[in-house]
Amino acid sequence: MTPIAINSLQYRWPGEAKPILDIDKFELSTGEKVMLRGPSGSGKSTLLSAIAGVIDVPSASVLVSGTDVGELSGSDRDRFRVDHMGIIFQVFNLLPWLSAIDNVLLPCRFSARRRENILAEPQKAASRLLGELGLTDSKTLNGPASALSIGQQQRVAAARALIGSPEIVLADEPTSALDEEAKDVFVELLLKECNQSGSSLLFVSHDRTLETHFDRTVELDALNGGAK
Ligand SMILES: Nc1ncnc2c1ncn2[C@@H]1O[C@H](COP(=O)(O)OP(=O)(O)OP(=O)(O)O)[C@@H](O)[C@H]1O
Repeated sequence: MTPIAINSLQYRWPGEAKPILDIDKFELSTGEKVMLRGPSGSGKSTLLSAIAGVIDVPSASVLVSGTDVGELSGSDRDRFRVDHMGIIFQVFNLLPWLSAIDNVLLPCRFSARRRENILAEPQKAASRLLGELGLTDSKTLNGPASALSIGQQQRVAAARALIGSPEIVLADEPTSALDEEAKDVFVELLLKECNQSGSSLLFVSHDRTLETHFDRTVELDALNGGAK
C-alpha cells in the first residue's frame, strides 16, 4: 500500500481568497526518504497537516496507507495518526514533567498497533532508540524532559516519532536549532532508524546541504501548480 498518495488536493485557509495548496499528484513510496523544500510561507507545514489529518481535507485527496484521511471523523483521525505516523515538529512538544523515556513511550500509550510493533519490553525499546540517537546517560534518560538541552529534546522527539515503527515519519524542520555538524549527524541517525523500521520519511527543510542524504527532493512550488 502506498504510504502517501495525494490526488487533486486543494486547501484554502479560512478567510483566504486563494488556496495555499493545489497539488495535482504526489506520492511517497514504501521506505522512500524525501526532502520537501520551499520558501517560507509556501505551505510546507500545511501539507504535513493535511497528511496528518490535522486540518480538514476533501474526500479522496489524501490517502495514507490506503485510508482516505478526509473521510475519517475527528477522533478516528487522531487514532489513525498515532497508529500510522510519527511526527517531529519544529517545536518538539515534549511533556516537560515526564522523563525522556516516558516521552518516547507516549505514542505507545495511545496506539495498540505501535505497542504491538515493539518486540522488546517497551522501556528497553525506548532506551535502545535513544541510545542509537546518542542519548545514553541514565540521568538524562530518566530525569525530567525540562532539563534537556535543545539538541537532546530533538533526539527525544525523533525517538518518539520512531517508536513502534510507524509506516510514515513526518519531520517539520527538525534541524533548524542545530549547528552544521549536528544537523548531518542527526539526519544520518534519523535515516538509519527509518531504514531499520521500514518507515518512509517526508522531511521538510530549507537546508540544501542536507539534500544528498535523501532519495529525492521535492520543491513545493513545483508541486503546487495551481496555487497562488
Ligand atoms: N492556522 C492557520 N490559519 C490561517 N492561516 C494559516 C495557518 N497556518 C498557516 N497559515 C498560512 O498558510 C501559509 C503557509 O504557512 P505554512 O506554515 O504552511 O508555510 P511553510 O512553508 O511551512 O513556512 P515556514 O517555512 O516559514 O515554516 C502562510 O501564509 C500562513 O500564514
